Amino acid sequence: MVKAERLTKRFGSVIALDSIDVEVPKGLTVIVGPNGGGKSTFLKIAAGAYRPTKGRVKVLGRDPWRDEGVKKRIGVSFDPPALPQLRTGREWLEYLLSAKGGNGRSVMEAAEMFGAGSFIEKKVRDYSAGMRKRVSLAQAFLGSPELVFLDEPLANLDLNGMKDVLEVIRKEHEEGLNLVVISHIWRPFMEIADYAVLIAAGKVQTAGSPEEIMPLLERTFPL
Ligand SMILES: Nc1ncnc2c1ncn2[C@@H]1O[C@H](COP(=O)(O)OP(=O)(O)OP(=O)(O)O)[C@@H](O)[C@H]1O
Repeated sequence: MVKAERLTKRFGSVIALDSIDVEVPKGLTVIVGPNGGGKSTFLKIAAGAYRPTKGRVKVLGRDPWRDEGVKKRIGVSFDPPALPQLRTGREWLEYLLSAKGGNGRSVMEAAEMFGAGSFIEKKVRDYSAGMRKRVSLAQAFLGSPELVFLDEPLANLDLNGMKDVLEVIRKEHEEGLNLVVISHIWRPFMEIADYAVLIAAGKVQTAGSPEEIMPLLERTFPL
C-alpha cells in the first residue's frame, strides 16, 4: 500500500524523518510513537502534501507528490483538522468530493458516518473541536477511497464519539478497506490492526504484527 525507501524529510535543521524504510501492507496499519517523532510528517508525505527531502515513497504504486491521480484514490484526515474557516462543512466536503470525481459515497453519507449530518450547514469557524474532527474524518471517507489515512482519529472526541469512530474503522476494515491510522490511544487499535509501526526520533524503531510489537509498546507507553 505504502512503500518508503530511505525516506528523509528535513525542516531546516530539524530532521523529521531520517532515511526510513517501511512497507505498509494491505489491511489496517497503526502507527504509534512519541510527540515529534515524525508520524504526521510520514502521513503528509504519503498523502502528497509534503515533498520528501531525499529518498522516495510509493502509495498504491505511485509517487504521491508527482501523481495527482493517486490523490483521488486515497482519503486523508489531518490532525489538527485542516478545514476552511469561512465555509460550511457541506461546502468543504462537496468541494473535496467533486475534486475526486463526484462518484461513490456522498457528502451526507460520509457526514452521517461520523454524526456530522446535523451541523454541516454551519460555518466551520462556529464548530467545536470535536465537530471539526468529525467533519475531518468524514472527508477521508468521501467517494470510493482505496486507502484511508487518519491522523489521531480519536482526538477531541467524547467517549461515545470515540466508540463510534472505532466502530466505523473496525467495520470499514472488515469490509476490506485499507487504512493507516496514527493514534496515541493505541490499545483499541492493536486489537484490530494487521500491522503496527513505531516511529520515534525520525526512525522506524520497529514494525510487525501487533503481537510482535506489543511488548515493546507496553514498556515504552504503558498508558
Ligand atoms: N511544517 C513544519 N515545519 C517545521 N518543522 C516541522 C514541521 N512539521 C513537523 N516539524 C517538525 O518535525 C518533527 C516531527 O514532527 P511530526 O509532526 O511529524 O511528529 P509526530 O510524531 O506526528 O508528533 P505528534 O505525536 O506530536 O503529533 C518535529 O520536530 C516537528 O517540530
